[in-house]
This record gives sequence, structure tokens and C-alpha cells, in this order.
Amino acid sequence: MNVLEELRREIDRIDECLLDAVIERLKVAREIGRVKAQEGLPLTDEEREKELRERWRKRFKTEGLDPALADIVLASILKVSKEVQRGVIGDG
Ligand SMILES: C=C(O[C@@H]1C=C(C(=O)O)C=C[C@H]1O)C(=O)O
Repeated sequence: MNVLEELRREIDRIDECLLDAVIERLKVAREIGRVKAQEGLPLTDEEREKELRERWRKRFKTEGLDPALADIVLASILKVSKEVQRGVIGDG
């Protein structure tokens, strides 16, 4: 196996972990959506999203990555998370 193939195998392995984590996260988000629906709470919590953004930015920075990239990844996750919650809570 050449170096490129080896590295791609590594990416495939990591993607499996990412998929597991993303799916698990979405299932928890859906549960949160159900709780919010029961309690009449809004779908979006700006304060919580800010906390997450700060944590992600800090972690990217620590790993020598541009913190602006953390915003891009997290924004996609939040978008999908809220889409899943919308299925159980409606708009908000
Ligand atoms: C899951 C929640 O709902 C929304 C989605 C979030 C997320 O996916 O992390 C965070 C805040 C909320 O805007 C929550 O309130 O915790």
C-alpha cells in the first residue's frame, strides 16, 4: 500500500468515528427537541450556541488550527441538529 492509500484508510477509519459521533449527537438533539416541545421552549438557544462556539474555537486554536474553521464545522452541525429538532418541535 502506498502512502496515499494508507492515509486514505486512516481518513476512512476516522470518518467511521465521526459518523458514529454525529449520529449519536443528532439522536440526543432529537431528545432535547422532545423535551423542548413538552416544556414549550424555543428551538434555538443563542447563549448555549455561543458557549459551544467558544469551546470549539479554543480547541482549534490549541491544535494550531484557524479558529474561524471551527465556526464553519460547528455551524453545519448546529444547522443539522436544529433541522432534526424541527421534526419534533416545529419552528422556533
Ligand atoms: C440541542 C439544543 O438545541 C439547539 C442546538 C444546539 C446543539 O445542537 O448543540 C445548541 C443549542 C440550540 O440552539 C440545545 O438547546 O441544547
